[in-house]
Amino acid sequence: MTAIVSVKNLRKSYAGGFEALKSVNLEIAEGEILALLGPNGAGKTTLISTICGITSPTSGTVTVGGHDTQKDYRAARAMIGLVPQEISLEPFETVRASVQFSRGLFGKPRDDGKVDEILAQLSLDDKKDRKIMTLSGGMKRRVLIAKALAHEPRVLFLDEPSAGVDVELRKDMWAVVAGLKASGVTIILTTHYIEEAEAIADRVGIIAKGEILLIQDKAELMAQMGKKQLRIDLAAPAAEIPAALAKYALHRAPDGQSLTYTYDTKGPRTGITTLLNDLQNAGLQMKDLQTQQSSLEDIFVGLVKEE
Ligand SMILES: Nc1ncnc2c1ncn2[C@@H]1O[C@H](COP(=O)(O)OP(=O)(O)OP(=O)(O)O)[C@@H](O)[C@H]1O
Repeated sequence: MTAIVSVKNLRKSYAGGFEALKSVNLEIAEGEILALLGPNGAGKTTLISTICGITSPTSGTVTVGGHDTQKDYRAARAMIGLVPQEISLEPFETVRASVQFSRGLFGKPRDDGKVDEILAQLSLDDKKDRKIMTLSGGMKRRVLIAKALAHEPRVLFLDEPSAGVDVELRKDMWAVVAGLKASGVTIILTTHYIEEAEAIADRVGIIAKGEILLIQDKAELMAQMGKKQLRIDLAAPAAEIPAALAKYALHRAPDGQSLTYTYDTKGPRTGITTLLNDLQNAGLQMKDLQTQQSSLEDIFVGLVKEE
């Protein structure tokens, strides 16, 4: 993997001592869409602002395109586009002037053709002469993205791109993100919508209390979602799992009242029939059976609760 962003042992303690990031390590591959999923206060915004060099880390390093964000801030920052969570736009400005202004902030020469290209990419071509105050919420979000792309960054950070927007607008945003990826931009987005991560990410990272608990290919996570669990309630508690059942890798509830078997729904056979036979042969009596499907949501909730 060629990493365009590399985060090493990143820690951030705020004044007062609160540890918002606890030794985060992260490599982001060029061209991927990484979704950082986490509950409120997990540290997502802190992580993004620290990677972008807006918040200084307590320790650790971040490089973007090989440039250290502390030692070589300008070069690193020039490679980054940041779309903030809050909409902050100049209401009386036209869309085009606003995007041109953002480009100028990075010392890029004026290039009307380039700005028009960016506006077209975000389907804002017919709005470029409109004053920002006349735009809908969805269009304003597109302007924010256009401004973040104005200096042609290679990495785009989107902080909660669809917080508080309706389902339709959210889907619209997903299409925009897919289009940006197709144009070669690496995208890191934070979200607390699991469905958003499912819909657009190549990789999913789960963050809670300042730590990355899991970071995995979405397809692999989906494969895990193909697993189901069979819970077997026993007539009498089992003190231990009989040796004859070891091959099923059962999970025994702490009170011994139930055993859980995890199986792959996509596999050629589930193994349930032989398990139930072996269970009987081992002298365990069943009282009830239940199955449940694990989802990304279960994985997420389970991990975050464990924390
Ligand atoms: N400037 C600050 N000073 C002190 N504590 C802060 C500061 N900024 C954030 N925090 C704390 O750090 C923790 C992480 O905040 P952060 O905004 O990074 O979380 P988040 O995952 O982005 O949450 P949300 O989804 O609500 O935006 C929170 O507990 C927050 O209260």
